Amino acid sequence: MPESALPSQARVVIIGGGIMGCGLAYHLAHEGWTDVVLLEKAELTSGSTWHAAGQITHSTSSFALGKCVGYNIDLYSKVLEAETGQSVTWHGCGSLRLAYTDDELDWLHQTVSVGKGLGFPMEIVGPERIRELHPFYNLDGVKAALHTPDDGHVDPAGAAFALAKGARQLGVKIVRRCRATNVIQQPNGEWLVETEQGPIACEHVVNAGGTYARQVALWSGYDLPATSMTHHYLITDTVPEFQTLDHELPVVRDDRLVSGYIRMEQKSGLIGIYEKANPNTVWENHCPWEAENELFEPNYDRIMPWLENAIGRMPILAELGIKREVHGAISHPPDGNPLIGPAPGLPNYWCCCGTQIGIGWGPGLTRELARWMVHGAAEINMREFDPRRLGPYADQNYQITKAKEDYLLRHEIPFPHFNRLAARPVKTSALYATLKARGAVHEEIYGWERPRWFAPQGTEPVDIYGFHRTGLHDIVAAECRAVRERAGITDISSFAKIEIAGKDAATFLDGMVANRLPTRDGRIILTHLLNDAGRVEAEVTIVRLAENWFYLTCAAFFEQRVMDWLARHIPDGAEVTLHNQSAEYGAVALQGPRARDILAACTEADLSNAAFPWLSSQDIAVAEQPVQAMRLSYAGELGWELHMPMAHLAPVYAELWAAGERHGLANTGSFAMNSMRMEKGFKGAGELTNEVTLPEAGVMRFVRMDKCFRGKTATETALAKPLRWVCAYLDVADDRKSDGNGGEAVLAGGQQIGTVSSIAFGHTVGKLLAFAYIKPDHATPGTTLDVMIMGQPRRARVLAKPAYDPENRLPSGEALEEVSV
Ligand SMILES: NCCCC(=O)O
Repeated sequence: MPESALPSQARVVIIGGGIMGCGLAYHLAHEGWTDVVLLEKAELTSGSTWHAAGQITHSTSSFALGKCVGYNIDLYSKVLEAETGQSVTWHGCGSLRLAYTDDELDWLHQTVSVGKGLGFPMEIVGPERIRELHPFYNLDGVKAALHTPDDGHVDPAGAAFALAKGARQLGVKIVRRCRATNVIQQPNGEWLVETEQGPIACEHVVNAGGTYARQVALWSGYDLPATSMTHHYLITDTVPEFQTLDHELPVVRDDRLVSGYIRMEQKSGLIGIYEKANPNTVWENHCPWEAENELFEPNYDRIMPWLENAIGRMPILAELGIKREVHGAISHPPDGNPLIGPAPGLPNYWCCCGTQIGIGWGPGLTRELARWMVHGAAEINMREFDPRRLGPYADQNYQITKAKEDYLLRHEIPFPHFNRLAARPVKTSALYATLKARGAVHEEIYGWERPRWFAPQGTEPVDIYGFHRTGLHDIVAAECRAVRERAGITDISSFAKIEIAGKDAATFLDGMVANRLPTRDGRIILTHLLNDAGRVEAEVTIVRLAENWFYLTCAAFFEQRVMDWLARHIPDGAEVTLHNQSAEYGAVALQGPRARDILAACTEADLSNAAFPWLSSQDIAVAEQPVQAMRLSYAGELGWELHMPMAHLAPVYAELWAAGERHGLANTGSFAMNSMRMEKGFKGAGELTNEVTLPEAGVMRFVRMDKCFRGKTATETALAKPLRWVCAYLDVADDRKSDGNGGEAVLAGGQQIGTVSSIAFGHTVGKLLAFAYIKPDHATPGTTLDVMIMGQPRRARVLAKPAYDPENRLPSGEALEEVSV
């Protein structure tokens, strides 16, 4: 068959021949799948890849993205050209990210804390050193810079061609000038990709359509959340001062004044700008199929203030003409992170798109996607990238508004817990207005508005940002104190809530979870769904309502993921129905030593330990409304989660609030909840990820190895071998200034031995507490280690037991089994 001929069948069809499609083809082939066809409607790279500026930097405070970036720099600078013979034109010029303010400097320190854990060469340098590295940059007002000497840039087309060539060499078929016209799921589960050259059937279809990805996804009924934004960079005429330079200057990222980057392009200057006002979307409804190597007229009005600043910073560019104007379309998802992983609700339909920094991020992301497709699990935590983090609430209006917001934030400081406010609210519980009126500051989780903290009287309910402790510290402390000493009520309506029923429901569900299902009605378990690699798909709580009737709850983020995972594994012919009740049901958590007194004032039910034990659930009436009361507490207190149809939530809350007033009931948010679960040693979404097995996570007490369950073989294998890492619980020295942010390096004797997965101040115990995945040799309780916080090593000690209530005895004296929910 000629190279250009389209086969009728392939294991994988990739739609789109940019850096993402080519990267995936290359990595699938390297992982052993070579029956792969890549379709490109025009020429490879002719969408967005060809006009990329092509830079890549180690400067990221995302640990997961950092892993990809580190891989990419090695690939571009050392591997790809040697392997394929195709030049990628690597320029290893390094980068400088400038800081003008204390907050910007803090950001750089945080980046170093993460980068150290990834082994990245990076240091913070002062103006003198910056001047040595870049004598042409006006440093007025610059405090320092992050110098990342191994950064660089590539020829974007060369990089994509090299990946394509590497893929071809291993047997992948690349068909150019062949436009996909439809993607249809067949009754047998296969996909049929219709093209200009005829149909091709495949087991897996991948949408690597770049700016076309949304319209490609719409063929299959998926409103893929991404919008094309246009971005400018300009190339000047030759710079006389560069003519005699014998080396290339580092790329400068000046977030404050330029909102972009300035570098050398051969002997010219290159200035890229992410304007901080009036960002421009394009092709909102339709990206023209005939568009090919398309650029737009530059709009100098839009970028002028930052362009003027750029010239002010690099006066040697001031008198030069512009020889090339690049104003092209780039795909932005609502939160700025790429869409890498399964499409929601569409088995074997994968997203490999939404990548605004395709050259910098792409190959590493596509390697992970290839691993996910071939082996059932990626090697890195894909939470930030999983397309199922965004649900159907992310309609086109939302997408556009959020993409603009993301564009505007591209060169803003990524403060910890930064709250993106555009296009909200989209999903609210019945308590939203009431809690807002009582000072709630909400955050968005899977579209839901969830209270994160409550502003006390006299405090403005507006987020307070900083890498160091802010006024929030004392506010959250007061919420924790309320729960530990009296009672707190928290709106947890964002939880995913799924009913599983049918005559085969128990058999099915028991085979899907690592713990044993409850054998009695009204009992609750905490358990984990595992993939075949034995890695964690999700942590869930399951209530047995009746013999073949279950109620599953989990963190909002997992809603679609769990629905898809369960749906996909229901055996043919089995009688199992899944009903996603997440939107129909609301819930509050009432917890603290007074929780029983408060709830008792609102119900006739017997709430005594004997009648209503820990990890049990009952249908009770509260405020005359039917409520499913589950005796659980993520704070490790006496407490109940009360689940009910959303319409009942407001009256139930009102009655609990009225009854709670004399007990000192407080509204509490997710920040307090996180602090309390950390001091109780309960693991959460940061610990239980697709990166780890249950033995590594240290949650084997929730596993029954004497039963069959999905992922058991891999769990046995994990148990039989030395563990790669284990989840350690750390007491980190408190400097009373900064509490970390996650992703920080953990060191032993100066050597990196792990990474922080969660870190928070435990207000009851007065300790800074962390979970970290570290090498097992260092995890013995009592071992001292260092955690890098704000660029400085901080002494830490491995703890054996929870910092709060280590013997699991509530203040009331009741025994509490260890649990996390
Ligand atoms: N236009 C993407 C450039 C990204 C960067 O190098 O900062």
